[in-house]
Amino acid sequence: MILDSELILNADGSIFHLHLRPGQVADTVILVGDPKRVDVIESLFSDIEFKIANREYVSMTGKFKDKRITVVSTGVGIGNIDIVMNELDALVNIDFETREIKSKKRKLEFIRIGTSGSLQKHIPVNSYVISEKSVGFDNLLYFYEKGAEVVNEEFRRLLRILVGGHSIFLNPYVVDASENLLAQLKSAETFTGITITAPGFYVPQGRELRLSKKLDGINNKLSLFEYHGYQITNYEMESSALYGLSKMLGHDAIAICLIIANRLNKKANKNYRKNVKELITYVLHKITADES
Ligand SMILES: O=P(O)(O)O[C@H]1O[C@H](CO)[C@@H](O)[C@H]1O
Ligand SMILES: O=c1cc[nH]c(=O)[nH]1
Repeated sequence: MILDSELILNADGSIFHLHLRPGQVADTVILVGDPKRVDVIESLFSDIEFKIANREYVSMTGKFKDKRITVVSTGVGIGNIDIVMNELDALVNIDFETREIKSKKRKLEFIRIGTSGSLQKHIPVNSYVISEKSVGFDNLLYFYEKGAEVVNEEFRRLLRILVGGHSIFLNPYVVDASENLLAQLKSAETFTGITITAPGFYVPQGRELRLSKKLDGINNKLSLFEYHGYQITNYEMESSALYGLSKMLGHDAIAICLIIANRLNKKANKNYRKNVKELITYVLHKITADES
């Protein structure tokens, strides 16, 4: 039995941060960073069942074509992904009455729609990039007993050599996207590659305002790295944790991002909201291609 202090439920029976109750989560879950992106998706949905907001977490379930989909905003960073993934999994795989783990598990599909910075000159601003693999420059996965089991060990060792010797990069981890979701989203309109999930937006991604980075030329080094034909394509701040937690919990996950800055060409799109809506529409059509 999972105690009150570990699985905290609110007075109305909803889970601590998300304020959702069992039964409200669809098999397909879209995760977005910006809570306002939930409103954009709402405008494209029919049959909205509910919309609930607490802190940066805005959640909604509705339908696109005939497919029931839940949307949750995660805010920024891997700490939020740890909360959102554990709570969404608990909502479907723990009995809130008995506080026992269910014997029959539900498998969810997670699709993150985000924004990102490109690390390749040939991937310009406004491109769509799917993270075929995601590299965590945070340490989250190593807190979990099963963390090492879902990491691509050969790739991890190579990356450690690339960034190694620098205590700030403790131990990068590498996790693959769901092959099934990759096949659904990939097209001539998308790039695929390796995404670096950074534990910050500024110096951890090589951006210097008043504080300088410890490592010179890290972005160039990353952009030149290759592993079995894969290149490091982009930076964002959530996908490694999403992939790692999904694998450990038995769910499928993928991240697709709009490039809003090219770090090598020094270009940025500040008015990217229209392009994010187009990416959302792209994803919704791809994941409902079989629906009537
Ligand atoms: O557009 P979202 O989904 O928030 O994603 C990216 O944008 C935020 C930083 O501006 C980080 O969360 C990063 O991962
Ligand atoms: O450069 C960027 C752009 C969006 N999000 C990031 O994390 N980095």
